[in-house]
Amino acid sequence: MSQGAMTLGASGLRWSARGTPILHDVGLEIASGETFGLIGPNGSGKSTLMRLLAGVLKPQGGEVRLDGRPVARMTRREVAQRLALVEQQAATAERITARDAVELGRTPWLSALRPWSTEDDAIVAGSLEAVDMAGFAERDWATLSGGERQRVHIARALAQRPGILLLDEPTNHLDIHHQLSILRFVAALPVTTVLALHDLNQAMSCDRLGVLHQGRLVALGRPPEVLTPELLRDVFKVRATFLTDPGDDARIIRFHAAS
Ligand SMILES: Nc1ncnc2c1ncn2[C@@H]1O[C@H](COP(=O)(O)OP(=O)(O)OP(=O)(O)O)[C@@H](O)[C@H]1O
Repeated sequence: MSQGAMTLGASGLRWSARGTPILHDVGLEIASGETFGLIGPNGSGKSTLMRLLAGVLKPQGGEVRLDGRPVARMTRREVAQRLALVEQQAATAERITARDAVELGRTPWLSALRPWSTEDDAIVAGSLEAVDMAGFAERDWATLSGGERQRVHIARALAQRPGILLLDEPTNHLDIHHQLSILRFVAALPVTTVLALHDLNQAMSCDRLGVLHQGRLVALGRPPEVLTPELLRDVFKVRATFLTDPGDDARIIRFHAAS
């Protein structure tokens, strides 16, 4: 079982930690099937927003909606059947294999009336394949490298067959080949995807971008409209020049330290 792509909405989201405001009145409407990039400097609130969108954190103001339904009125199981989150430094119990870790992604779909089946085996195998980890299925989690663990976490989220996939810095730890193949694979999935990214050239290939700065959403739109020299200067504190790849006319940003 799985969900088709779903919409993800948020309005008036507020979050503070020990009296310090971290997110101020964040609102977003992400369309079904969209690949949405969340960018912003260190500490701007990206991971906090991802955790609020996933229902891991409860907002102190505002609400999150999946296909128009408030997450606050859904059970954990209902949310997990619709949305999967891969966190930046996701922890996993040590004494399990890579396959065991991916099998956990099937949990929201299992019940006494719907026990583990060959369909689940096929979904787990396909998810390991998608992240190029099929050859590591029997390996102990503890023996995997940082990039291999990241790919297994992504496979676990894929095995969940969500309508919405939230990936917090999914290319962290990955070599360049796996960065590009995972981004391309995720963009082609028939699901709604939100990616928190640091690489602004990778962010250029998203359908739309949202920019967080000091806990506020300061820009929202298509990548060329958002990633302007002015925004890169004011928010990211860099000077940017724009180049064109002669191979395919794609726009590339080169960054220089602001003087
Ligand atoms: N539980 C907490 N207690 C205190 N401060 C917190 C807590 N959680 C987050 N913060 C602070 O909130 C701000 C936003 O953190 P967050 O992890 O959301 O940023 P980010 O944009 O994901 O950063 P990075 O790019 O460095 O991963 C940071 O200044 C962080 O130190």
